[in-house]
Amino acid sequence: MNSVVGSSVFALNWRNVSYPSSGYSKSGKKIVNLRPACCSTAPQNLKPADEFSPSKFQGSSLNLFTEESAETDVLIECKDVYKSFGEKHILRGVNFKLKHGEAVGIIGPSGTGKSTILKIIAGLLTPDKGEVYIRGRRRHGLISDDDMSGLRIGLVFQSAALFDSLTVRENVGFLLYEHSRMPKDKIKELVAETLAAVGLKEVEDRMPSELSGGMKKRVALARSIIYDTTNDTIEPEVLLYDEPTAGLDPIASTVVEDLIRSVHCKGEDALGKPGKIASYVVVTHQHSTIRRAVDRLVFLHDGKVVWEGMTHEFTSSTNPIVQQFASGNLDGPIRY
Ligand SMILES: Nc1ncnc2c1ncn2[C@@H]1O[C@H](COP(=O)(O)OP(=O)(O)OP(=O)(O)O)[C@@H](O)[C@H]1O
Repeated sequence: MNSVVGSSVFALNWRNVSYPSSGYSKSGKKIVNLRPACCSTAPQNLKPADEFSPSKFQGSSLNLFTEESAETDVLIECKDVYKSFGEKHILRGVNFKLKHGEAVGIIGPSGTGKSTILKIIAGLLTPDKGEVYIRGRRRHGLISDDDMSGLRIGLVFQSAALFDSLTVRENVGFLLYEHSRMPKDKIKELVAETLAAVGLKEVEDRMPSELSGGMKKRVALARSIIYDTTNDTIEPEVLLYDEPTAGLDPIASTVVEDLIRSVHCKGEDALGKPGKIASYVVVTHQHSTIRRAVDRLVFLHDGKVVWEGMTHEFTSSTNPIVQQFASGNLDGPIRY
């Protein structure tokens, strides 16, 4: 996956993407976040799965997100989305929905546009054609402060994208220092608490260069889940993870996969508190991440969604594209 984001672009967009300036509509009306009773607390300390099997959280997902689910459960919808870069036609009519409470993986061959669709959802890229709806409201152009619909969307970059010249504390608390009225000592406390929630202690004064790759990813996760606790309108809602386990060893991957689960509303963080992320999308290549961190999969190939299913259906799918991808076979419809 390409990580096209530099620090300055990241800072600008991350502010807008992760921390909408309000939870209010243009007219100033307060938008009440949907809180269906699906966010039950799930058991922690998942054991590594040996095969693609439904996660312990999945039962509730299956029951809740059937076709009969109310349309009000839909947080994000991509409708016939097209995107080209010059002569390269990457997305050619992508359709899918993300519902409240869902943990969805976007998978597919390299270069098929997984990162691109994530950036379009986050508002960092505009589609050439087609629409993206956020809670039923069409997103026009790039995301901006007055284009918010009460849904906070955070993007966790593949590279972690920490500011090299800032300490871990300054990185994690960046937006609160810059854009909230919280007192500095309160932010310091909250940063320590949020780092502890992702299993990091006493690293606040370190520079990013002093951290391992896995620790950087955890710091990036902490930065995306921290929020102004004095303002109850900007709770985190949806997190988009771009290859969160790329480049990590298998054990470090497991740690990050479990963290992704733990900050979800169906999980518990390292401090035993329920997570705050209503739904999330993970773009990944890694089988361990597919089976451990998500419940449902969306398979992109040749610019379109060619298969959708629950994680446990992945290896038994009769779709030849999915079969080839799952087995890593050189023979099949996917050509390199
Ligand atoms: N800003 C851009 N300008 C030009 N081409 C781009 C840009 N962003 C992405 N691309 C191209 O679009 C294609 C899809 O890229 P994208 O990163 O979305 O794929 P991906 O499915 O995430 O790939 P991978 O699995 O290898 O990470 C690639 O060929 C890439 O080079």
